[in-house]
Parts: sequence; C-alpha cells; structure tokens
Amino acid sequence: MTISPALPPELTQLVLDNLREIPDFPEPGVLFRDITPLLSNGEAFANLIDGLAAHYRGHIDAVAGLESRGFILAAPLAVHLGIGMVTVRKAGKLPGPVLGVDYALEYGTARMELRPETVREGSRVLVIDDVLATGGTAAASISLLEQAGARVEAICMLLELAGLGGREKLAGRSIDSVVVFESA
Ligand SMILES: O=P(O)(O)OC[C@H]1O[C@H](OP(=O)(O)OP(=O)(O)O)[C@H](O)[C@@H]1O
Ligand SMILES: Nc1ncnc2[nH]cnc12
Repeated sequence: MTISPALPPELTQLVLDNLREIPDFPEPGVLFRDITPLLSNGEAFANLIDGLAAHYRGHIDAVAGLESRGFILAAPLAVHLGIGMVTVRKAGKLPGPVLGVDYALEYGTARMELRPETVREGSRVLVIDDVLATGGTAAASISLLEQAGARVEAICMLLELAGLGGREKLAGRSIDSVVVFESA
C-alpha cells in the first residue's frame, strides 16, 4: 500500500454527524447503521466525496463498488477522479462471463460476482463500501478482483464494525475506515 497518511479526521466527524442507528433491524440483535441521512445531506455527501477524492487522487486507476450501498460511494468518486468504476455485484445480476465467490454475511449468505472484462490487468483498484462487518463481502470481492488481474491498492469503508472480525478476515491488508465502532 503506497497511500500514506490516514484519512482526514474531518471526514470522520462529518459521517458521525449524519448517521442514524436503528436497533433490531433488519432482525433482532442487529444494530443497523443507516447512511441515508448522510446521502440526503447534499453538502455533507459532496464534502465526503471531495475528501475521499483528494486522498486517493493519483494512487488508483479504478474504483470498485460493492453492491449496493458501495455503488453510491464508488460512482461519484470515480467520476470526480476521472477514472472508471467496476461493479462487484450480487449473484445473478451481471450477464456473463462472470467470476463468482460465495460468502457469509452478518445476516444471511450471499455470492458476489464480477465481469473480469471490466478489470484491466495490473490496474490499481480502490475497493469501497459503506460497512465492514464480518468482512465476507469485502473478502469475496477482493478475491474476485485479484482473480481478474487487479491490484487492490486500497480498501475504504465508511463504517467499520470492529467487533465482527472484518479486519481479521482481511488479514494483512490496510483498510481505511472513516469511522470505527469498537463494538458492533
Ligand atoms: O462485512 P459483511 O458482514 O460482509 O457485511 C457488510 C456488507 O453488508 C451490507 O450489504 P448488504 O448485503 O446488507 O446489502 P446492501 O448494500 O445492498 O444494502 C453492507 O453494505 C456491506 O456490503
Ligand atoms: N450493522 C449494520 N448496519 C448497516 N449495514 C450493515 N451491513 C452489515 N451489517 C450492518
């Protein structure tokens, strides 16, 4: 990883100021971290994307968004940086040929898929998503991107739920989390 210092601390406050927490959604025992207040605050959303773009500019060749909330972050960031966006999607959404990896979620199970033709061999890719929980989604997506020939240069998560083991699952990789919650 060649991208140095940590993400700007003002981004952390910006996200915290625009977050909503819903207990027992979508099922008992889950504390759901809702980013819709952030997205609906135009100034905050724009400042977030500006801040991320400034941080990653010049270090990456493409942004990979993880369906679906990762798309919301990846698309404006890619446009801002003038680079392409790669979509890593849930099963059955992409026309083939696709690569696929099955994984377990905090709630439920799923499969991520990628069209390898959307990844340039050796390109430096930023993986972005809203939440790192168990790390299953990110690990599956990174595996797909690397199988397709990408160099995963950075991983950016808006929210990291540290109690759920995501960082451990991505062992050895550097993760830029805007906000880290010590307990899920
Ligand atoms: O680290 P993990 O345990 O894999 O969980 C994190 C993933 O879970 C959420 O996606 P979800 O599948 O709920 O779908 P959505 O983005 O389409 O709402 C979230 O957006 C991450 O992609
Ligand atoms: N607790 C949580 N809140 C929001 N999104 C999530 N995705 C996985 N776990 C989540």
